[in-house]
Amino acid sequence: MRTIAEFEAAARERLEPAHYDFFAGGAGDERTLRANEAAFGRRSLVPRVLRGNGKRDLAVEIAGSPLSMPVLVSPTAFHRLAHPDGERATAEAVAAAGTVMVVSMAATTAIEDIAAAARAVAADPSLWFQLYLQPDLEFTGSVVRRAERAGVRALVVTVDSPVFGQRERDHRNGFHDLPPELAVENMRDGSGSVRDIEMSAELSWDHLAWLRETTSLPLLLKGILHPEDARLAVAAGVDGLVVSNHGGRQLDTAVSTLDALPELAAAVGGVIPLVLDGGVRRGTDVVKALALGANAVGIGRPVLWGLAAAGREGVAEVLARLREELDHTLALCGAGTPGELTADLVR
Ligand SMILES: Cc1cc2nc3c(=O)[nH]c(=O)nc-3n(C[C@H](O)[C@H](O)[C@H](O)COP(=O)(O)O)c2cc1C
Ligand SMILES: O=C(O)C(=O)c1ccccc1
Repeated sequence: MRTIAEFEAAARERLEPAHYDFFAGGAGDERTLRANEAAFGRRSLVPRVLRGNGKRDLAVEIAGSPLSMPVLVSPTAFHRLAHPDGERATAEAVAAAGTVMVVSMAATTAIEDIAAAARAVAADPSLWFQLYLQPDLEFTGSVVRRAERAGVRALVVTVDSPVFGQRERDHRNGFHDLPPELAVENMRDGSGSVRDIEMSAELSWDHLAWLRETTSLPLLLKGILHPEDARLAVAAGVDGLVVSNHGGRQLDTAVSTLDALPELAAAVGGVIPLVLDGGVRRGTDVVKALALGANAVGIGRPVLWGLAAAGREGVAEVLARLREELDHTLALCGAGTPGELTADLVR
């Protein structure tokens, strides 16, 4: 299997249909889900020639973490629904590839076990932890302490989910919860019982100020689409943004991330890094996002397809193919590093 589309087809054959739909689906009419990929399709590259870039270097640094390429793994829930090895397999593949895995708060493996798996394959792996701020701030604080102790390098606070998106495939399939043998292991409280992840529309910048006080880890906000929110995030002392519409799973008809990107890049003016996710499936997509102002991209579903199709090896293969495609695209565009990609290369 070479392309992400081929991995998706293989995953679809292996997965329970309701689980495939949970991974693949989006909110409402899935307009935003489609718009993310379509936005890359609407843009063309205008390559430069004779630039003398024989050796390319894909490495970047984001919020203090080194990445071997400007592609990280966005947080996705329930990896053990995709493959019995779950998040451990993902962590091994991502650590071996030298990039960042953002562990979902809804992971089906404890953060300590994910960290141990990553450390078994790389000396100094970078794991970030994604957080839904819980209305019970004391409990939120205990989850943050636990992630810190496990050695995570940054926190990614998802802010696009004041309520859970309406995913009609899940309603139709009656898929609402994990099977009883799986649990969201990072939501265990002191007594060992597992709490539900609560979405809260009460959250405000005050809660973020509380979090900023309670941890010295770099903080990124995930789910920013409005340039004014990007400015407020900078003012709040945030260390990076993930330009995201949650892969089209929250607000349907929300703007595609690539369309939102140029205004966000202008709003932050390079003061903090931008990671874009949503619809990245090819090396050419990565190049377009970087040229239009992202410092890196995130991939969500492609990792789940690799995992479901072939476990750790499948995730490794998805990352290797994207790396190869990205390197090849840089060469064809006349660029030697991600930093050389500028907006004039995109129409
Ligand atoms: C099955 C699935 C589960 C997800 N779970 C989470 C999550 O737990 N936390 C979160 O912040 N985002 C979650 N996301 C959103 C991803 O982090 C990311 O924004 C999105 O998948 C990117 O789009 P892509 O799948 O087109 O690459 C999830 C996405 C999918 C597809
Ligand atoms: O499915 C999702 O997109 C997601 O973010 C999530 C969050 C909590 C539990 C399960 C899924």
